[in-house]
Amino acid sequence: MLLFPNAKINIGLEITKKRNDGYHDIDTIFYPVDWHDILEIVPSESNATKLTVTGNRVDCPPEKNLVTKAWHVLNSHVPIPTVNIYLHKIIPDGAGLGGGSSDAAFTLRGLNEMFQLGLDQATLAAYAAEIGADCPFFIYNKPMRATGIGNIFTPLPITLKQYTVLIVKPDVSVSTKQAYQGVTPSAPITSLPEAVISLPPIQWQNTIVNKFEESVFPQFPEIKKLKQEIYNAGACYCAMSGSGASVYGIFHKDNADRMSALLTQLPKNYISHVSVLQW
Ligand SMILES: C[C@@](CO)(OP(=O)(O)O)[C@H](O)COP(=O)(O)OP(=O)(O)OC[C@H]1O[C@@H](n2ccc(N)nc2=O)[C@H](O)[C@@H]1O
Ligand SMILES: Nc1ncnc2c1ncn2[C@@H]1O[C@H](COP(=O)(O)OP(=O)(O)O)[C@@H](O)[C@H]1O
Repeated sequence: MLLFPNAKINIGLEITKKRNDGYHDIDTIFYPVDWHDILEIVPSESNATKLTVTGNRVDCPPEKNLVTKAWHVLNSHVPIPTVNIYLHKIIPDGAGLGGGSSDAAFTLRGLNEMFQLGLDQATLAAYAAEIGADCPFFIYNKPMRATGIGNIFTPLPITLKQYTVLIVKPDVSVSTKQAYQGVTPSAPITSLPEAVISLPPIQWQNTIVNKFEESVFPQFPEIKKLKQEIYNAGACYCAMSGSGASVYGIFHKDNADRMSALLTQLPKNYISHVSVLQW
């Protein structure tokens, strides 16, 4: 079985409260984008599940990979046969794009289908929550407002199909845990879903904020500079995704030439992707 786990971007990210369990309550909009890893799951004759990773380097061994964790989490609820899994990493990690979480969620989805377990989305999302806060989103994988620790969802009727979204990952990685530690939670100034639904992206700049930028930009000035460069190239709206380090720009399609010019000027060790959106 071949699967293509996709990345997400966060449109706005408020951090409203530090909880007693060490996690934070957030308010954000998850938006799926078409930057994909490649995941293959095949039946195994062996008595152990094995993961082989190729492509971009992942800074943890296969047994700690979230894909392996997904197999174990599912197997702890519903015993399943062992499998061989091949993961080709394309989505950069430490990027705020949720690549690892998506790989894990697609593993749950793939195993559910492969072994005809008949688990519904709510059950898969509950298992995904045992893997990581971002993980349940990728079970649903459509534009959603997320609250709680990022696991309480309301579908959002928005589309960016008429725009082009550029995502750039500079040559730095941000630890999600450390990024949360650097933030002082505060009440949101505006209602995020209302603003996103009622205003066009050109009017989001001073209204829809990613709270992590406050703490991450002073530590990584190159991310702040990149955001300014994307605005200078004509983006309607630009922000860091999640806890960083990637930055995305939403461009009118008629500004595609300026966006392409920016791509040729970026440092060679920056990774970029131009998305064709499904939503
Ligand atoms: C910041 C966000 C925004 O979408 O995404 P990324 O930038 O990582 O993609 C998410 O909240 C990241 O979710 P995820 O990366 O799955 O987090 P986890 O692995 O569960 O947690 C990593 C660490 O982040 C902190 N954490 C995570 C989520 C949350 N709501 N509050 C937290 O304080 C905790 O310290 C935790 O130990
Ligand atoms: N399949 C995977 N892909 C990427 N990273 C993984 C994976 N499994 C475990 N990880 C670990 O999770 C960390 C965060 O990965 P990821 O979710 O892709 O980034 P982010 O939290 O920035 O969205 C990585 O630094 C890596 O150590």
